[in-house]
Amino acid sequence: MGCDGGTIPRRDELVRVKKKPEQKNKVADLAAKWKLCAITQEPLRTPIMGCELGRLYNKESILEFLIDKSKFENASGFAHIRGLKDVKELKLTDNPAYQKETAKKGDSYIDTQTSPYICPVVGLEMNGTYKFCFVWSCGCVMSERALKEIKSEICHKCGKPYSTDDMVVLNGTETDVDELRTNMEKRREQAKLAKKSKKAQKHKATDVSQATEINGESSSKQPKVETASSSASSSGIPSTNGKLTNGISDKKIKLPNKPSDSKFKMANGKQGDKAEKMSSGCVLVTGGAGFVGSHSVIELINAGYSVVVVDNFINANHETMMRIEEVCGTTITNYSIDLTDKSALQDLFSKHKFTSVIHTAGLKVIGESCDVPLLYYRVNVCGTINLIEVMKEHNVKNLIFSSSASVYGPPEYLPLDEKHRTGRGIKPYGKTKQCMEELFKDLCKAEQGWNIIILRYFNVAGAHQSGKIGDSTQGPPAYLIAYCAQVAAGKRSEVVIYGNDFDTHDGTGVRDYVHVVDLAFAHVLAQRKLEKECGLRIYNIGSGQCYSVLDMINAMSQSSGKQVKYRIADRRPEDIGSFYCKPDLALEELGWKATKGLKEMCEDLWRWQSRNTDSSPIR
Ligand SMILES: O=c1ccn([C@@H]2O[C@H](COP(=O)(O)OP(=O)(O)O[C@H]3O[C@H](CO)[C@H](O)[C@H](O)[C@H]3O)[C@@H](O)[C@H]2O)c(=O)[nH]1
Repeated sequence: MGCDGGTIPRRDELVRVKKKPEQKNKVADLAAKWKLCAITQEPLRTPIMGCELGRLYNKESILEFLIDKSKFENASGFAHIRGLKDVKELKLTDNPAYQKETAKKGDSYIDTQTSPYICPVVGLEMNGTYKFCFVWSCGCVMSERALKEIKSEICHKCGKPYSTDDMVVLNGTETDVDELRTNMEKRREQAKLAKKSKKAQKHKATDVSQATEINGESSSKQPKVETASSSASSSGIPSTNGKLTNGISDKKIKLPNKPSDSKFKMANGKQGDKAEKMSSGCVLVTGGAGFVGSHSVIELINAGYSVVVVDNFINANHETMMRIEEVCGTTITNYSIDLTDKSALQDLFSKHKFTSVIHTAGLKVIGESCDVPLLYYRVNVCGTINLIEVMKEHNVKNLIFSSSASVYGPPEYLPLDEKHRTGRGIKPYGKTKQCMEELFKDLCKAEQGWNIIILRYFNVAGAHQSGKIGDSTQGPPAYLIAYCAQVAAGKRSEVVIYGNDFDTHDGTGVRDYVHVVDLAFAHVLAQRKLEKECGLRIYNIGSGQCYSVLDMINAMSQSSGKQVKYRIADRRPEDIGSFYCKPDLALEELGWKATKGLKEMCEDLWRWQSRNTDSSPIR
C-alpha cells in the first residue's frame, strides 16, 4: 500500500537549483508596443502620435496626460512630453490587406502579424517584425529598409527635405532610445539657442532704435507702455488722434502690479503677489494664450482693461504670451491652470478680484470631437461648470462666453439670426457649446445678478496685423483658411476642396469669415455691455459676407503671391453648402460690426504664416 517501498525523489526536489528567469512573452510584448498606446495601454486608434523617443500614443491619451499628469502612475516615464509640441501626429499609410475584424477579437486574441499600416515605399507591414521610423519634421512613417533603398534626403511620402538626425526609430532598442534621447536634447538645445539669439537680435535692434531716438530724432516719444495708442501703433494697429481701430477713444492702460512672491506659480515663470489683488478689479481671460483669447487680450489691453490670463498651455504657447506683452508693451499676469482643476481656480479667484470673465478656453476641433466626445464634454462642459461654480463662490457674475455658430446645425433659413433653432444635426463640439448655452439660460432664469453674453463665432480667419500673433494650434489645421495659408507657404501640397456641386455661386461651400481682430474687439464691446447689467444676451459674430472655398483660395493666392494648388474631392459627410449670418443684433446692441474684409484677412494671415515657419518658436 502506499509508498512504503519508498518513492525515489527527483534531483530537482533535493537540490536547490537556480530558477530560470521568467520568460517574457515576446509576442505579447510586441503586440503591446505596436498596438497599444504607451501611456494608457489602450488600443491605438487614429490620430496616432509619436514622441521623440519613438513611442506610440493615442492623441486622446496625450491630451488627458497633459491635462492632469497626477492621474498617471507612470507619469515619470513620459516627463519628456511637456506639451503637444513634444509629440507629432503620425502620417501612416493604410494597409489595404488589413481587415479590421481580425484585430477586433478583444483581449483574448491579438494578431501581431497583420497591421493596419504599411511602409508606403516597400509595402512592409508595421507589425514589429521590421524596423520602422518617422521623420520628426513632417511625421511621415516608413520602414528602415525603404530609407536604405531610397537614400534620399527628401521624404518619399510628402516630398519635404529632412536630415538623418530628424529620424525617430519607432519602438527601438535601448541603444536606439539612448541615441534618440541625445537627438531630442540636441534638438531642444538648438531651439533654445535659436530663440535666445533671436531675442538678442531683437534687443539689439531696439537698443539701436532707442539710441537713435535719444540722439535727437524722436526723443519726445512716450514710453511704449503708457497709452493704448502707443502700443497700438507699435503693434501696427492704426491709431489716429488717440482713437482705436474701431473709432473708440483709448484710455491709459492700467498696468497690473508687479508680482513678487506667492504660492502661485505663474505660467510666465514669475511669482504672484498677494498685494497684487486689484481693488479696481480686472478681467480674467481663460484660454488667453489661444487664437481668439490672445487677440482678445490685446484688444482689451488696448481698450484700457487690466487682464489676467489662464491657459493650460497644452495647445497654446508660452511664446504667445511674450509676444502679446511685446505687442501691448506691458506685462500680463498669466497662470498655467486647467479649468478641470477646480481647486487651482479657487486659489486664483481668492488671489485676484475679477470683475468679469471672458471664457474662450476649450477644445475646438469638430472632427476630433467625434472621435473623443468624452474628452470634449469633460474639458468644455465640466471645465466651464467648475469655472461658473468658482465665479459664483466669489460673487463674480459677469461672463462672456465663446460659443460657436456650429450650435445652429444645418440652416433652416439664411442668413442665420439668433432666433434660429439650435442643437439639431450638430457634432459633439457644437453640442458642448449648446449644452453650456442652455446652462447659462437656466442659470440666469434661476439666479439673479448674472450677466452673460454668448458670442456665436462664425468662421474666424486672419491674424494680428503685427505678424506676431496668430493661430499657433499644434497639428494639421482644422479649418479651411489656415490650410490655404499652409499650402501657400509650401507646408502642404494642396487644398482638397470638399465638393463643388453645392448650390452656391461656384459650387463650392460658402461661409461667413470674420477677421480675428474684429472678433476680438467684439469682446471689448461685450465687456462694456456687461458693465451695464445686461442679463443674458446672445449675438452672432460674423461679417454677414459670403465667400466660397474657391474665393478663399484665390484671395490667399493673391495675398501670398503664390498659387494655392487645389483639387476637387467628394463632399464631407453632412457638410453644409451655405452658412452665413445676419450680424444686425450685434450692431444694434453692442455697436459691433466687422470692419476688415477678405483681403485684410488673407494679408494678415499670410504675414503671420510667412513669419512663423517650422523653425520659429511657434510651431
Ligand atoms: O480642407 C478643407 C477644409 C474645408 N473645406 C471647405 O471649406 C468650408 C469651410 O470649412 P471649415 O472646416 O473651415 O469650417 P466649417 O464651416 O465647417 O466649421 C467652422 O465653422 C464653424 C462655425 O460656423 C465652427 O466655428 C467650427 O469650429 C469651424 O471649424 C466648407 O465648405 C468645407 O467643406 C474644404 O473644401 N477643404
